[in-house]
Order: sequence, then C-alpha cells, then structure tokens
Amino acid sequence: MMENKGAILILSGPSGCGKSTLLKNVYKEIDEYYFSISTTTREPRVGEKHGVDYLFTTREEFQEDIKTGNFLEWAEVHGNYYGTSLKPIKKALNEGKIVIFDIDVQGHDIVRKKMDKVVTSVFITTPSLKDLEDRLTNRGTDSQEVIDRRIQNAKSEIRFFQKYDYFIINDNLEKASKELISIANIARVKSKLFDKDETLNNWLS
Ligand SMILES: Nc1ncnc2c1ncn2[C@@H]1O[C@H](COP(=O)(O)OP(=O)(O)OP(=O)(O)O)[C@@H](O)[C@H]1O
Ligand SMILES: Nc1nc2c(ncn2[C@@H]2O[C@H](COP(=O)(O)O)[C@@H](O)[C@H]2O)c(=O)[nH]1
Repeated sequence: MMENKGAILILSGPSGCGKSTLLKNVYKEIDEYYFSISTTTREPRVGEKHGVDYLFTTREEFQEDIKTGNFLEWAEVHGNYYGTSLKPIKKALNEGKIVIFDIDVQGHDIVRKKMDKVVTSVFITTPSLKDLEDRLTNRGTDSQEVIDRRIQNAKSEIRFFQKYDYFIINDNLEKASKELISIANIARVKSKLFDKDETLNNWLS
C-alpha cells in the first residue's frame, strides 16, 4: 500500500503579489485539490473567516501546538506566527489530493527538506517593488506600518526565488492564472510517480 498518493503544490511570494487572488481564480480548474488552512496568531482582516481563510489562535496556543509537534512547519512572518498542521495534510495526501500551500519562504525550505519528492513549488511576484506597494495600499487591509514592514521583508524574500521550481510574474491575472494551472498539472503528474511501484507489482504478480 502506498503511503502517499497525492502531491504538494507550494505557492510563495511577497505579501500582496496576488497569491490568494490567483488561487481563487484557478481553483475550478484544479481537480481533487485540498487547500491547507494555516493557523496564525495574526488578527483577522475584515471579511476573513475562522476555518476558511485561517485558523486564528493566540500566541500561547500556537506555542503549545509547537511543543506538541502538531505542525509540519511553522515560522514567524511579518511579526506573527503561521503554521501548517500535519494531520490534515497527511490525510489529504493519502486521499490522493493535490495539497496547496500558501506559505512563506521559510516554510518552503522546511517542507522541501521534509517532503522533497512530493513537492512542486512556485514563487510569485509583481513586476516591481513599486507595483507591490501599490497593491498592498490598494488592498486597503493593512496599516501603513504593516505595509512598510511587508515591503521591507519583500526585499529579502525575493532573493529566495531561485530555490523554487517555477517563477510567475503576476502582471496580468489571466496570463498568470494560466501559468499556475500548468504548474498544478505538473504537480498532478508528479503524484503519479508514486504509482510506479504499484504498476510494477501489478505487472510482475
Ligand atoms: N495581476 C494583478 N493585477 C493587479 N492587481 C492584482 C493582481 N493580482 C492581485 N491583485 C490585487 O493585489 C492585491 C493583493 O493580492 P492578494 O491579497 O491576493 O495577495 P497575497 O499575495 O495573497 O497577499 P498576502 O501574502 O498578504 O496574503 C489585491 O487587492 C488583489 O486584488
Ligand atoms: N511558513 C508559513 N507561512 C505562512 C503560512 N500561512 C501563511 N503564510 C505566509 O504568511 C504571509 C503573510 O500572510 P497574510 O495572510 O498575513 O498576508 C504570506 O506570505 C503567507 O504566504 C504558514 O502556515 N506557514
């Protein structure tokens, strides 16, 4: 019996580059996916729902989850904690799903190390830092202080893009969506690699 039948698709990129927007645009084109809902200590934004966008929690509870070993990965990003719970990921992988992560560059490093064989990753960005700043400002969800911090962090995050399998410049939503769908299809093909042993067994038995 195969342990993993699914595959992982990681999206990273500076805050405001358009990861959530792109994902919402392409979900209907991806079969059998599971979006990994992260746990965070960040305050919910207007319109965000617990259990849909994030699992919102306190710093104390988050630290308890770290101690218990509940996270596949976790990181401090822009001054808040974010983490991926291991249990639902295992379940979705065993069900053969494409598990989609929207996580930062630190999280990508950890998941790569732990689950390299099943990971396909894509770094998403805007054409320029100015575009990023405009998007964060126009989104209207964060204070100027939070935006400034995210812009500062974007300058370091951009250096990580070479660690990723693919790179998308989200200048045009339609074009970027098509590129993301192609990458999701590649992740799907990767999941088929785990059928190799089973196929061989079927042939030889
Ligand atoms: N191709 C695009 N052209 C113009 N605006 C865009 C494009 N893609 C996304 N946006 C806008 O940019 C803003 C930021 O997008 P979004 O919230 O999806 O970013 P994000 O990468 O998920 O951010 P975070 O990491 O903070 O969650 C939104 O207001 C969105 O409507
Ligand atoms: N390492 C992880 N990073 C995560 C996770 N969930 C989200 N993120 C990243 O945090 C920033 C900020 O998100 P925001 O919703 O506050 O704008 C963003 O880059 C996400 O990719 C996680 O579980 N682990």
